[in-house]
Amino acid sequence: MTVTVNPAIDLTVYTDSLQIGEINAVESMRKDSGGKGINVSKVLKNLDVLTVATGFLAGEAGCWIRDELKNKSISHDFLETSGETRTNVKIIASDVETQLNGSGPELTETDINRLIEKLNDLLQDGDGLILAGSLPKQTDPGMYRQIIQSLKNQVFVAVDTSGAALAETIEARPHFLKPNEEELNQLFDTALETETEIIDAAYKLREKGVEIVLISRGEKGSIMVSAAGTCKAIPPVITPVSTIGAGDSTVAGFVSKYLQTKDLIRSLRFANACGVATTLKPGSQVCSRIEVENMLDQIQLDCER
Ligand SMILES: Nc1ncnc2c1ncn2[C@@H]1O[C@H](COP(=O)(O)OP(=O)(O)OP(=O)(O)O)[C@@H](O)[C@H]1O
Ligand SMILES: O=P(O)(O)OC[C@@]1(O)O[C@H](CO)[C@@H](O)[C@@H]1O
Repeated sequence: MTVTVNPAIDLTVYTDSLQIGEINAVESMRKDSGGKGINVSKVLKNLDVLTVATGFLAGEAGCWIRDELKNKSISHDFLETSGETRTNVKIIASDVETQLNGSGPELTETDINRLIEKLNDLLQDGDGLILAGSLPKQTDPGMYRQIIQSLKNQVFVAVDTSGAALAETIEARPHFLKPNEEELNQLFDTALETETEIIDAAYKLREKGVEIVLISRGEKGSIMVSAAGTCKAIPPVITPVSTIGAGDSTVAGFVSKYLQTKDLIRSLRFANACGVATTLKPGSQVCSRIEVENMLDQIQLDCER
């Protein structure tokens, strides 16, 4: 199951150049249902992995997302909440991405309890749960921690979030975390510059009880620290069309492959193939199974125990 507590309509605008304070011509524009968990669900659907997307939707934007998920045949079971689901504007000007992300409608303690009840109704022993994305402003940063600690069944928990929510989540010892470099820097309140510093930080998270730490690093690929030691995945040099959803594709790829095979290194390769394949798609569109399969051989691995 994927959980997106703060989904978004992603409005991606392509322009030749972006001059702040001027009128800029739009080349093309696209509108997608977004939010990290929803993107993960889209990838899982493309990979033929059964999943249900849940979380909260509100207002007209929420209805639009629900319709879009229905049209794309993505199984979903969202809770309705008050306010309006956010719209996030992504501007791609001469290959440089600028994002304007909304904060989303506030969630109350009652909302959190409704979600916990739904998760406990739907999740079975051995299932995977992916909690992905930021929490709306003014929502308890301990929400993911609270959800994980309230799970009744034996579920593999993966989390991709940032800021205070990430810091609090670690206390609940999720099985899998995928911070990017910026999120890791924020978490450790420092600029981790060398690979050694990044790897040391990942080991600190392992010491706190996170089984698998996968740090995504954009064009530099990713580093995984787990029971298999330290493993680097290096992607091919490509020209991305849009990197939106690359991290979500990485999460979807890792969790689906790991739950099928329990093979950490194979899952890392597959995760990176998903991430790279998504960077070659416009807007918030995500990789297809065939695109991922074609990418697998191009991911180099460098592992040491
Ligand atoms: N420019 C790129 N070239 C090659 N591979 C890339 C590039 N950008 C992303 N990737 C692949 O996608 C993975 C995830 O990307 P990234 O680290 O940018 O995730 P993220 O910051 O979580 O993204 P988002 O939040 O937009 O989903 C990388 O580990 C890498 O495998
Ligand atoms: O504010 P968050 O939840 O961190 O990020 C939201 C978001 O940028 O993430 C997805 C790409 O990963 C987009 O679909 C969405 O707009």
